[in-house]
Formats: sequence, structure tokens, C-alpha cells
Amino acid sequence: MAYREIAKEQALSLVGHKHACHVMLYAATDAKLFGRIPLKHIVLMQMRFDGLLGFPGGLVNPSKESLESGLSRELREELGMAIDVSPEDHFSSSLSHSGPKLVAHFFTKKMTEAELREAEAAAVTKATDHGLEVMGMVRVPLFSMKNDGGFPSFLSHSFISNSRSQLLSALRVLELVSQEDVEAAVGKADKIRQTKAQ
Ligand SMILES: O=c1[nH]cnc2c1ncn2[C@@H]1O[C@H](COP(=O)(O)OP(=O)(O)O)[C@@H](O)[C@H]1O
Repeated sequence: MAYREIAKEQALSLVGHKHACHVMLYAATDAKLFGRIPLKHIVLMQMRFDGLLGFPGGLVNPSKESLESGLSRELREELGMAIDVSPEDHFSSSLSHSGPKLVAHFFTKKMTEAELREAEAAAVTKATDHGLEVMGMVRVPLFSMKNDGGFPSFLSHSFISNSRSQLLSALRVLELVSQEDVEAAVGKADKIRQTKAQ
């Protein structure tokens, strides 16, 4: 499905569209992979029931609730704890221009590493959706290794809707990964995908 960016207010004035809200939770970390590769940031996505990667969130009805409170409700179901999302956390809104009439609202929320770990734990022990709509939270490997391991390999997997573009633009804009490294990883991921398709 193809999307184009639209202002949030304009999106909310559309008639007959569904509104999906998803969030990228992230935190800074001092952890080092194998004791030597600094991870710098933790970014959360999830493995969905359909085997696709995506962000936590879901459909919200703006005539009954704000985007942010609807998203917080979805997060309680998927992460098993209250995570307040505010209008300042809004990152982008994208309108589908093929397929069903849908606006994908995307938020990014910075947490501390301890808060993010608590959410990961609650997602397994407390969330009603665990093992049903959500198969598990996953951390995105943001480093690139020899043989295209890490970020390029992660990007070669299958993603729901426009969640892969949401991830890439958030990483660039929030400067969690340099523009150069994002482009290199996307190029390698494309090659991995082509090889798999053969
Ligand atoms: O991470 C995401 N980013 C953007 N759109 C998504 C993401 N995950 C699901 N969607 C889309 O949002 C809509 C709602 O899906 P989702 O499964 O999250 O919500 P639901 O549990 O309320 O049905 C669907 O059209 C789906 O394709």
C-alpha cells in the first residue's frame, strides 16, 4: 500500500477514513554487544500474529477518543502497562492512496532504559495480547556487521503496512542512525531480498 505524508489536523478532518496509531518506543543505552560494539540506542518493534514486524498500537476512533488516549489504550493491551503518549510525541501522519481508506499516525517516545526494560517484561507477563495478537517485542539491531548481519538483515524481513518507512524516517530524523548508515543498510537489505527471491 502506498502512503503520502499529511498534516495531522488535515488527516483528522477526513471523512470515512480509519485511523491507526503506532509508536516507536526507544531509549539510550551504554550496553555493548560482545563487550565491544556500543549499541547506543534500544528501539522496540514487535512480531505480530501474522508473522510481520510492526510497531505496538492499533486502530483508534477519533470521534470517541483522542489519538493519544486511543494509542495508550492499545499499548496497555499489547505491553501490559500504562504508557502515556502525548501530542508532542507525534512524528508523522500518512494517508494511504491505494487500498482501504486509512491514515497511519506515528508517534515516537523516548524512555529511560529501565522504563523500556519494564515495558518489555510487562509485555510478556501482563499483556492480554501476548501470544495472541502479539508474539513478542523485538529490539531492532541498529548495527551492521560482516556478511550483512544486524540492521541490513533485519530490514530484509517482512513488515506490516508502512512500518518499515516509519522506522527508517524516525531513525534518520531522531539521529539514532546516521543517514549514511541507513542508506547503506537499505541497499544491502534490497540485495538480500533479491537473493532470497531467486
Ligand atoms: O506498525 C505499524 N505501522 C503502520 N501501520 C500499521 C502498523 N501495524 C499495523 N498497521 C496497520 O494499522 C491498521 C490496524 O492494525 P493493527 O493490527 O495494529 O490494529 P488492530 O489491532 O486495532 O486491528 C491495519 O491497517 C494495519 O495494516
